[in-house]
Amino acid sequence: MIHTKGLTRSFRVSGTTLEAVRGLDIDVEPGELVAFLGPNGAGKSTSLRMLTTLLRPTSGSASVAGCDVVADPGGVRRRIGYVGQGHSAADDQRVIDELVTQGLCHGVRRAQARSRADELLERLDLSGAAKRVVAKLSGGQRRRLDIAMGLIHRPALLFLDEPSTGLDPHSRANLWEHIARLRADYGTTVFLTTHYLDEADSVAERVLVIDHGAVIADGTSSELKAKVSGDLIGLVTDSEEAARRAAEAAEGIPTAHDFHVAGTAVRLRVERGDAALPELLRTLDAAGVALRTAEVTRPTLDDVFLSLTGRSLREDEA
Ligand SMILES: Nc1ncnc2c1ncn2[C@@H]1O[C@H](COP(=O)(O)OP(=O)(O)OP(=O)(O)O)[C@@H](O)[C@H]1O
Repeated sequence: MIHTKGLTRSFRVSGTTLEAVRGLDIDVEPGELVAFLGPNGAGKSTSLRMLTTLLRPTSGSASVAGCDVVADPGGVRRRIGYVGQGHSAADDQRVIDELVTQGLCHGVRRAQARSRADELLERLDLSGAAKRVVAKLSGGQRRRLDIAMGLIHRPALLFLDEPSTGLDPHSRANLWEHIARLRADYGTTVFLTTHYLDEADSVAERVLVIDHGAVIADGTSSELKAKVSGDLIGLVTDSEEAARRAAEAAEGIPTAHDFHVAGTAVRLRVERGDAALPELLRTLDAAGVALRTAEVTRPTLDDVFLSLTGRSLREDEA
């Protein structure tokens, strides 16, 4: 559905060349839900704008929904839906009119545009808002209307650029439920960008991590997390002396590594936290080290990003 080879885009900024996207090689198969995850400025929007024919690549090639983005941009546009970061509906128009007009712009006949609009409004829980003026919708309703506008011509592939940014947690969860239902109903391939770690983790079947214009990891969330070297065990003791002794004693645990002592706390990594913790507790007990708390944490996508780049994605999270 999406195949790129060496896709690159540079910009001239104050006399120098900025490589916003550097040699992107990606393959997305029909029906996949793929999240493009990366910090601000990583190159997500620039990539999306090339894939949706809004921006011409500097070099490389991209085939989207079977059409080349440079040789046949019209073909790409007919086959995809694109929901950008801004809103697509005009404030002073009625919801149903905006949807039907969008359908007409895509060459859908009026009667069909009307029936598809009714169906999408129902699927997106907007039927009650059909005759309301767009400006009167809530943030979540407005975002769902954007998605309806992106689907009115029944594209095989839907691009969503930061679809949930600016929504409260309840509206975000609700939006994802709707997107999941639309996929189940229409089999649409979805390619989205996000910088919300939890969202990429829970929603996407596959995550492409992008940094400085290049994909640095590609896989399911579990696959990516499995590459981080193990679970984190955090111990809190009564004193700095006890923390040092705890770290020394823990060195005897097979697979334990990356020891870090800070004040009364100790952190270490092990291959499997659930298996190592009982043995660690017995070892510390035998060494006479009293613990206040012990906690096992599974790796997160942020740990994945941290292990790949040495930086935390959370620093950039909105
Ligand atoms: N039209 C442009 N002219 C000059 N530089 C640009 C232009 N568009 C993007 N850039 C630069 O290219 C880099 C990548 O930007 P891009 O918007 O693709 O990142 P992003 O990952 O989508 O970030 P965000 O999450 O903030 O939207 C940034 O350094 C940005 O400043």
